[in-house]
Amino acid sequence: TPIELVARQEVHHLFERQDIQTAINASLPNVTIFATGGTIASQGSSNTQTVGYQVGLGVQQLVDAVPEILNISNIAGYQISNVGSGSINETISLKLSHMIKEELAKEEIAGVVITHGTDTLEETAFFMELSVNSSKPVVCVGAMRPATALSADGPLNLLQAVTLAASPNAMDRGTMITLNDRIGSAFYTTKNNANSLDTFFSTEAGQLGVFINQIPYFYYAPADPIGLVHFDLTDISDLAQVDILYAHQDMDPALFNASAAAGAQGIVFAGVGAGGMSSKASLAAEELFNATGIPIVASHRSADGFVPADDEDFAIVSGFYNPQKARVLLQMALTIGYEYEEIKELFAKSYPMP
Ligand SMILES: NC(=O)C[C@H](N)C(=O)O
Repeated sequence: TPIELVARQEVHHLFERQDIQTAINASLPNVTIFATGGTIASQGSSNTQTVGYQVGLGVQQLVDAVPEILNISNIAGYQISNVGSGSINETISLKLSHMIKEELAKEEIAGVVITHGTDTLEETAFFMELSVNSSKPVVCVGAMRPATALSADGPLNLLQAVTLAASPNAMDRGTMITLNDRIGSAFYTTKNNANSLDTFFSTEAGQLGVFINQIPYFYYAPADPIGLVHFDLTDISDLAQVDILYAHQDMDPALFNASAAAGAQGIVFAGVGAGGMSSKASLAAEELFNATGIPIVASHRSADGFVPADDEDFAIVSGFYNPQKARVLLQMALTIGYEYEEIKELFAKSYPMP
């Protein structure tokens, strides 16, 4: 699938490295920004417009809005796409993962920042968490107000993201999400509110630290989340198709077969409560699993929670993974060739039995 670009795309250097400033300061660390679009790169027609704005600012303009960034780090940028994050697809995620791996392998690079729409930022962040595997920081950042708005949050968020990516304290913490002064682990952070500035929410385990006066303070020494695995996607150019089905009262059981018929190799359902469905939908899912072996993962539609193991059930339980993160994990596992039992173990790793 070709990468979708919006009409107002102004950057012609897609995948081409751009030096953002002319003078390089040898005493500063080097950070590379991978810009993908989102509200942080958007403009409205007035300074009070905070819905219905257009994506279009390039990576150079994002940095130009916060020249203070250049006191912290030398910056280079890649314009990977310039889209709302609902349009981020596997071509973009894979390209990002490959390019970030290459970038972090360079000795002179301290860390990288991904600017991204907040709607699906957690999916890209989790994708990087599973596939980059570097001790250097990968920091995902977005904004809830467009660049043209009064009190736009993008510039300070970007300054903090670059600060974090350049910070030695941020080493060995995997991929992080920073927004509105908070630093969260990509493993645990999720978008919590469609509109509010303070939208990123981490479970108790996932809040890593906070910015005070633009300095990142961490609560813990670096540690891997339980269940974290890494996939080597170096030679991968396509990912397995995994669909998410949303459970609700009177859920149509035909959705499971329809999904499989449309090519899904795995299905995650955002279950009611802790991974539930109506009995008719559950029966359809089980019949599909028995007929095809397509792994079906039970997650939850509530913003947070845990789906506990049930050995009697055909469905693989998601444990702490929300549906969108369970989907990324299942996509990678299927792409690498994991079988049903291995997939089950993979999900179970995140909730080791006491
Ligand atoms: N706040 C945002 O970035 C939302 C935007 N619709 C996006 O690209 O995800």
